[in-house]
Amino acid sequence: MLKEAVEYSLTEGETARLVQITDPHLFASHEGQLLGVNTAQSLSAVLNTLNATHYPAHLMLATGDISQDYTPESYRNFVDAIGLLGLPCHYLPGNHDDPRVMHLHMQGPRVFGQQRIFIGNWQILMLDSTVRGKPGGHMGEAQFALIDEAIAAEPERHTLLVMHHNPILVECAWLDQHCMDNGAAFLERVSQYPQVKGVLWGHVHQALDEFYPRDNAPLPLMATPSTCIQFKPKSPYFALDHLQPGYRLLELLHDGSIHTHVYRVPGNLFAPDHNSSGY
Ligand SMILES: Nc1ncnc2c1ncn2[C@@H]1O[C@@H]2COP(=O)(O)O[C@H]2[C@H]1O
Ligand SMILES: [Fe+2]
Repeated sequence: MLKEAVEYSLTEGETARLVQITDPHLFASHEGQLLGVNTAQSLSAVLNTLNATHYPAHLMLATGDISQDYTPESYRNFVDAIGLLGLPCHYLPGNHDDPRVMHLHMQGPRVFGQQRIFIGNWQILMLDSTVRGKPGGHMGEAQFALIDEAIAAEPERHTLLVMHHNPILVECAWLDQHCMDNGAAFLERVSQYPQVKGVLWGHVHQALDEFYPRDNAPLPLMATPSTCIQFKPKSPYFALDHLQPGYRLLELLHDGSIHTHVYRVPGNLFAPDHNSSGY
C-alpha cells in the first residue's frame, strides 16, 4: 500500500528547485574525522556555501550515509546543522546508516523519512537501496512495487527516482564492488516508464552526469559529491581526490526536463589524508 505523499504546491508552470546533500558521515562528536577531514566542519562549509548563494530552493534531499558511527547524536547533529537553511529535508538511508536509529533521531518539524514527495507536476520517490550489514546495495522487489504503484497512481506526473547506491558502475573497481548489484536490471526496468525523468544517488563521493540510452528521451543519471571526502574517479584501488566537498542543485521543469549542476566549497580548506587505504 502506498503511503501518503508530502506535497508542495507550486504556481502554475513553476520549476521545482531542489538541493541534494549526500554522505556527510557525521559522528556524535563535532571533532569526528573521516580520513583527516572533520565531517561536521565540511558539512557546515557546504551549507554555508549554499546559504551564501541565496538560492531559493523548495526542499532538500539527503541521500544517505548521514552517520559514520550510527549514534543518535550524529543524526541530531545533522538536523541541527541543516537548520541553517530553513528548508524541509527528505532523507533516505545509506549503507552506513542504522535505519532504526536514523528514523528515531532525524526529527524536526520539516524532516521527513516518507517515500513520496509531490512537487508541482513531479513525483519524487525516495527509495531504499541498502542491504543490512553490507556496504553494497540492491533494489528489492518491495522497492520495485513501490515504483510501479506510485507511477500507476500518478501517471501524469514526471518522476525522479532517488536512492543511495549507484545503479551504474563508476569504473573504480574497489568501489564498484559496493554498487547496486542489480543496477542494470533496475535501469532496464524503470526506463520503460516514460514518466521516469531522472535517477539520482550518492555513495560514490564524486560527481557524475550521464544518460541511460532510451529511444526518444535519454534518461539523466546523476551522482553527487559527498559533503566530506571525495573518491578519485576511475581509480582501480582506493584513492582520495583533492576536490572539495560539494552539493547538487536540481531544477525540475514543468516539461519534465532537469537542469542540474554540482557546486563545491571554494578554496582548499579540506585536505584528507591521501595515504589512507580505506575506512
Ligand atoms: N579500501 C577499501 N576497499 C574497499 N572498500 C572500502 C575501502 N575503504 C572503504 N570501503 C567501503 O567502501 C564504501 C564506499 O563508500 P561508503 O562511504 O559507503 O563506505 C565505504 C566503505 O564501506
Ligand atoms: Fe555509502
